[in-house]
Amino acid sequence: MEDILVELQQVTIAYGSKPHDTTVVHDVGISLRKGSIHCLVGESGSGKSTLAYTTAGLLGKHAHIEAGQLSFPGGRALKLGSEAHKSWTRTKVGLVMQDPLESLHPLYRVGAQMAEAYCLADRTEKRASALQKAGALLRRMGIADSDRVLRAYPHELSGGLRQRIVIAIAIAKNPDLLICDEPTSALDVTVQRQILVLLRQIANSGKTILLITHDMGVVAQVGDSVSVMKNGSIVEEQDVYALFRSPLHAYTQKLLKATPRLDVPFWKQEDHQ
Ligand SMILES: Nc1ncnc2c1ncn2[C@@H]1O[C@H](COP(=O)(O)OP(=O)(O)OP(=O)(O)O)[C@@H](O)[C@H]1O
Repeated sequence: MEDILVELQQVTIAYGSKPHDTTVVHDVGISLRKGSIHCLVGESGSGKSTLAYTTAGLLGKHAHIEAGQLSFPGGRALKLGSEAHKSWTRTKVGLVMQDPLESLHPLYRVGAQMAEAYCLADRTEKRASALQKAGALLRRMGIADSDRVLRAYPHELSGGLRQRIVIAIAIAKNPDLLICDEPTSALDVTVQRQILVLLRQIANSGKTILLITHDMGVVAQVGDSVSVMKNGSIVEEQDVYALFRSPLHAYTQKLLKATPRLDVPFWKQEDHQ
């Protein structure tokens, strides 16, 4: 229990209003370990984003939380959707979405947006020192020409660099939990790898990552543990190695069958699994 950051328990979420509402997340529980990457996989519409955004304290206005709590080691628990939960997310949770252009303001330089993140996290922070911290963070992330990047507008940067900036902004407030919703789906394969390496470094530095993806290849590359979601329920939760070695649920087996392999020609892959 000591290495658990937080547990999501009995989460049930619906869209619409009663009696015509539709439950899209049913009694879901997930344990998130400190310093690890927990992947949430499943087909489109299975409820991954709804669960992730609820955890991040951002729920669409047509959604309502029917039940659920966040439980911390030592017995503290926060009811999902409560003010205490929202206040926890403001300081302890960072969010990275699929399209970095949606997260970045097009009219402000990267430096200003990063500095703002530091100043929001610490109201006593001065802008000049926030900018210095932003530059130092970019260099730690392997971005050597940090001065140029800080002066740039988002549209002047590549997609991969923009996503790294979004991740930098998310971790500027030093959150315990980073929730990443398909952070590599909009990027080409070589850039995807850079982002996954960065996420691994962030987890190794002690942060917990909840990574939403529909790509079992991403799970294999960076995941430590994984929950498989289908029709709003978790059908299987395992360590990544165990899941790939012996998937228990028929749906997980199907997901793995759909993952391309290099050792078998694709037209024969069904026969070889
Ligand atoms: N604002 C909304 N109003 C009504 N239903 C919604 C709304 N947003 C999502 N849904 C429904 O909730 C279900 C879960 O959607 P959600 O986006 O959480 O799934 P997902 O697994 O993240 O899918 P994807 O991978 O395509 O993003 C789907 O049936 C979807 O149609």
